[in-house]
This record gives sequence, C-alpha cells and structure tokens, in this order.
Amino acid sequence: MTISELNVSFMQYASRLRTRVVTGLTGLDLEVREGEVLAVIGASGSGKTLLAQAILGILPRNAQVTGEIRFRGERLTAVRRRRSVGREISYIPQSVTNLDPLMPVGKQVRIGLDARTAQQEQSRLFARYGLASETSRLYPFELSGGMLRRVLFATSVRDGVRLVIADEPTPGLHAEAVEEVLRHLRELAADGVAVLLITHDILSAVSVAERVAVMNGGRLVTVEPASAFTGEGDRLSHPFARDLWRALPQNRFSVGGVEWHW
Ligand SMILES: Nc1ncnc2c1ncn2[C@@H]1O[C@H](COP(=O)(O)OP(=O)(O)OP(=O)(O)O)[C@@H](O)[C@H]1O
Ligand code: NI
Repeated sequence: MTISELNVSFMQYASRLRTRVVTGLTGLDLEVREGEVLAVIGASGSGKTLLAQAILGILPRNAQVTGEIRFRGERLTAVRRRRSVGREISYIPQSVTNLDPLMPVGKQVRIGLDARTAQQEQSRLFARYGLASETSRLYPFELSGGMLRRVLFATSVRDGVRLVIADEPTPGLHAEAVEEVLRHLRELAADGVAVLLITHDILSAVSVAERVAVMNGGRLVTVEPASAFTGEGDRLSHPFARDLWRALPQNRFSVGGVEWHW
C-alpha cells in the first residue's frame, strides 16, 4: 500500500458565523510493503489513528481528505474499500469493546464467513490463535484480556488478507500477552501480509518491525530501520528519532527538546 500527499483537516465551528480549519495530517507519504511490519509511533495526538482511519475510510464526518492511497496497484476508492475492508484489508481495533458483549465469541468469529464452511474456518482460526474449542460458547466477559485479544485477531484476520492495520493492540496486556500479539503480527508478515502497527510502545515497535515511522504533529517526521534503534541511537538518521530513543528511561540519556507522553 502506498500513501501519497495525504492531508486530513477538520472543519470546526468557531462561532455561529465563522468556521476554522484544524489540521490533522499534513503531506504524508508512506509505503507499507507486503511481508513487512511497519510500525508507526508518535505521541498522543500526533495523527496515528487518523492515518489508520484514512486508509480504512472511517474518518470522522467533519474530516476533509486529499491525497492518494493505492492498494495493490489500484486507487483505494470508496468502491474498492467496500470490496476490501474486512477481507483483503483487516483492521484490528484498539479496543476489545468492538466485540459484542451479548454474543458468544465463537459466533462473533463466524460473522461474515461463508455459512457452509464457517464452523470449519472457525476451528482453524481458533487453532491458529491458541483458543480452546470450549471457548467458543463463552461470552467476552468470561475471557481474560489476552484471550479477548486473540478473539479480536480471529474476528479480524481472514483468509486472503493482504494488509493488516492494528491500532494499539497491546495496552493493558501483561508482557507475555504482548509478546503473543507481536508474534501473530510477525507471522502475518511472514505469510506475505503488509502489517501496519500503530503503537505508543517504541520497544515493541523496534522488536517486531522492519521499519519504524515516527509521527509528530500530524506529519511523518522520518522512517527509520528498526535496527537503527540501538545503543545511543547514532545510526538514526533524524534527530527527532534520536531524541525519542535517548529519552527512553532504559537508555538513561538526558535530552532536551522532546517531550514524550506515554
Ligand atoms: N473529529 C475531529 N475533529 C477535530 N479534530 C480531530 C478529530 N479527530 C481527531 N482530531 C485531531 O486530530 C489529531 C490526531 O488525532 P489521532 O487520534 O490521530 O491521534 P493519535 O496519534 O492516534 O493519538 P493517541 O496516541 O492518543 O491515540 C488530534 O489532535 C485530534 O484532536
Ligand atoms: Ni490513536
């Protein structure tokens, strides 16, 4: 998927007679290649979720978009999106509240599947994401955070998927469950899927991605190879990325300039 010159702005009513334009994303160019995990990091409000929403065509109603998004050689138009989202393009939302609290999880995984093969496909997905078959009958409130995350994967990732967008899939999970989510994303990439991982967690980003895109104030500041986030960050090409890296508590460097909200 290739994004060129993507701009998102919002019309807001400043008063009864005046509107003003609030900028969301500015001049964003980005490519996510098949077979790679590309992580997008940046402080709260830097535009990460807007990027995901723009690709998926689910921006807030007051948003105005310009620019071009191409997916597998074709322009990602509204028509193409209707065909692709939920099939070739899958979205793993940030919140498990996207699951229906009143429906057993197995039934939720079968939504959108061909009725004749749904049961079989569900078994395959449950096996892939390490869910016991008994789990099928349970309701979301009966599952742990890590299990819910696996169910979200099973409901989002379908056969034939080419692009996966995961928006903050790990907050609130303990270390082992985080590892598991990252491992699933890596496996998808190994299967040739393009994976876009949005996260606050720079260490997760660096551990799972080939490349790390750094956003600030609605702009893409730099795209760095994950391997450059090492030592004192001398291999990072952009000073903003270097400052972020050095500001991590683990790295114990004192820096000025960048304020990083976790
Ligand atoms: N409907 C809207 N109207 C006006 N501004 C909006 C709207 N939706 C988002 N914004 C603004 O766009 C900016 C980027 O928001 P976005 O949700 O992409 O941030 P983010 O990087 O995902 O942050 P977080 O890490 O907290 O999820 C924010 O400043 C936000 O206030
Ligand atoms: Ni967000």
